[in-house]
Order: sequence, then structure tokens, then C-alpha cells
Amino acid sequence: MPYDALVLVSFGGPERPEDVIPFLENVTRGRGVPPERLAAVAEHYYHFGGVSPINQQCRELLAAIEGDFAANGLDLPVYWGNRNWDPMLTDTVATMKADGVQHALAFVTSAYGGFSSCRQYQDDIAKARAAVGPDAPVIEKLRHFADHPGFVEPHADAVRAALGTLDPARRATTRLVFTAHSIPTGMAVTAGPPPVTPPGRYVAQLRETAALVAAAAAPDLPWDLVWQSRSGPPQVPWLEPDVNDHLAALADTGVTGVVVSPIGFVSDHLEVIWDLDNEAAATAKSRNLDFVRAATPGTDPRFVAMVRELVLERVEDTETQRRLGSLPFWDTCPADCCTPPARRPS
Ligand SMILES: CC1=C(CCC(=O)O)c2cc3nc(cc4[nH]c(cc5[nH]c(cc1n2)c(C)c5CCC(=O)O)c(CCC(=O)O)c4C)C(CCC(=O)O)=C3C
Ligand SMILES: [Fe+2]
Repeated sequence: MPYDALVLVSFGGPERPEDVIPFLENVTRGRGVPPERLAAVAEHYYHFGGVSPINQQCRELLAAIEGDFAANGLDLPVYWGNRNWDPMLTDTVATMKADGVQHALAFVTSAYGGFSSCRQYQDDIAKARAAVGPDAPVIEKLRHFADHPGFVEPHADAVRAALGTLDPARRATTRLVFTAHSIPTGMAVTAGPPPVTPPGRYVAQLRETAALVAAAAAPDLPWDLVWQSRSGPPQVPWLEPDVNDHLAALADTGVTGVVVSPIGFVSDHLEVIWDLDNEAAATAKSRNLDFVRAATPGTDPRFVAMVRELVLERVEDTETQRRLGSLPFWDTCPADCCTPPARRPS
């Protein structure tokens, strides 16, 4: 085993009301997010007592990975560090160094390519290593897992279960609506190694995952891929349609119910429990649409086992790679992949 640790790398979130604003400042520094948007998002966090669920979800995933490694004889310590809030990745990498870790793998809680979901995490790792100094452990990010059965199957089961709660008599007018975080269109068209094939790797992978989940869960139903949680100033174009606009448009065409599946995410963090369970659900209600939100993988044992499989496929030969899709994929992103967006003053 050429690796001596795994580090779980995630987004991070506040766990006390007084941490909400400093957290949001970390997320949006230099990114041109308007102050009104920040104030509105702060309210979403205050609605839940200033506690984002994401850190607790990471603790649970960490414990589940440790349990899975132990049960399968994989002797690899597991660490956890975030981009935006405690435990910050730089502190984690310092601890790893102090513990003698030399060559770690990183599992990032995002399945897809693109700047925010892949390149920025690699930049976070590089910055943390630079801050820790020349003896910092080498850290290699594991591959995109958008089409891994350990990710697709839990999403598909969740869609099936959600559908099961809707009136079967209305199935013919029910629709699957897959969502992911909207990103600026300029970021979408630079997602992937240049020359980027339109629509860019983020959108292409999401479309493929949506198709895989739909085919496994409900091949008879039509589906759409739409976007949620738009941020940024109104004059900057982001991926559209927004899920709320889309639900309203569906209601106008005679659709009676929707299953909303957030395939862009691995756990029920704030953008799921607020933007979907609250906002999108209210939009559906106002249009008389039956609405049910499908669960995210969380600590589904297949998702947890996937992390071990991703580690082992790195060590063993590539024949062991399990995947359901057909987009090109690789272990190591080229250095010029998913170039950073121009920084804007905040
Ligand atoms: C692609 C993508 C993912 C999926 C990949 C991944 O999982 O990493 C994701 C996840 C998340 N985004 C999150 C939270 C936020 N994202 C923001 C802002 C932004 N997200 C962006 C993109 C993404 N975001 C972008 C392009 C921006 C604009 C600013 C910038 O260019 O960076 C803001 C600022 C306020 C606002 O919403 O405007 C917040 C608070 C949380 C934590 C939720 C919790 O606390 O439970 C999670 C998991
Ligand atoms: Fe975000």
C-alpha cells in the first residue's frame, strides 16, 4: 500500500450563529457575491439556529469510512479538513504531518468536475500543503465518482422510494427533476481539460448521472436537469433554468407531481434542506404540484464502500474501476483543467 492516510475534504459550515457571517466571508471572498445575497443566505443559516448540518454529516461519513475500512482489513487512518470552516484543511494537514503521514489520498465530497467542485478543492489542498511547509504530506485527490454505482445506486433507490410516496394514479403526469448547484456559465464552459467540449464536464457529467439514475429508478418517466442555489450578481449569467422557475413551468404544462433528486450533492446539507425542502417545496405547493424530495447518499453503505473501492482501484490495476457511464475519466486532472474564474472585488 503506497498510501498511508485518507483525508476527507469538504466544504465546511458554521455550527454557531456567531460563525455564520465569518463563514460566509470565507466562502465569498473575492467572488463578487452581492451583500443582499449574503444577508439572505445568512438568514437561511439562522433559520436552523446558525448550524449547518454539513459538518455533522462529515463526522458521520468519517466514522462510517473508518468502520468500513476496519471491517475490510484496510489499515488506513482517516482525517477530515474543510475549505471554509473548522476543521480547516490547513490545520488537518499540519496534524497529518505531525503524525508522520507522507503520502495520502483525498476523498472530496463532490462527485463532479468543474472549478468549484474539483479544481478549487485541489487548490485548497495545494494551499494547505504550502502553509504546512516542505515536509507536508503529498496528497492525491481521488477521481470523480459521478458514475460510480456506489453513488448512482443510492440516488436511484431514493428516487424510487420517493416515487412510491406519490399517488400511483397520477404517475403518468409525474416527472423526475434532478438538481445541482448552479454555477456561472463562464465556469461551466471551462470545466474540463482544454479544449473543453461543450457543455463542459460539470454539465456533461450531471446529465450522464441524471440519465443513469432515471434509467435505474423510473425508465418510464420523463426527466429534466435543472439548477438551484444561484448566487452572484444578476448581470452575470448562471446555469438555468432555476428549479423554482422550472416547477412553475411544469405545472403550466399539466404535470401534477415531481420527485426532486439533488444529484449534485452527497448529503442533505443546507442547500438541500433550505433551497429544496423549503423554497422549492413552497413553489410546488403554490402551483398545486405534489412534491417529494429524494434523499442523498449520506452514509449509505454502498456510498461508504465506494470510498474504499476508489482507494483500492488506485493501488490495484485499473481493471477494478467500477463505473456506469462512458465519459472520459482519469485519476489526475491536467494542471490546466477547469481554470479559475476571474476574481472580482467583493
Ligand atoms: C458547484 C458547487 C457546489 C457543489 C460541489 C461541492 O459540494 O463543493 C457547492 C456546494 C456547496 N455550497 C455551499 C454553500 C455556499 N455556496 C456559496 C456560493 C457558491 N457556490 C458555488 C458552487 C457550488 N457550491 C458557487 C459558484 C458559488 C458562488 C461563490 C463562489 O464562486 O464560490 C455560498 C455563498 C452564499 C450564496 O449562496 O450565494 C454558500 C454559503 C455548501 C455548504 C452548505 C451548508 O452549509 O450545509 C455546499 C456543500
Ligand atoms: Fe455553493
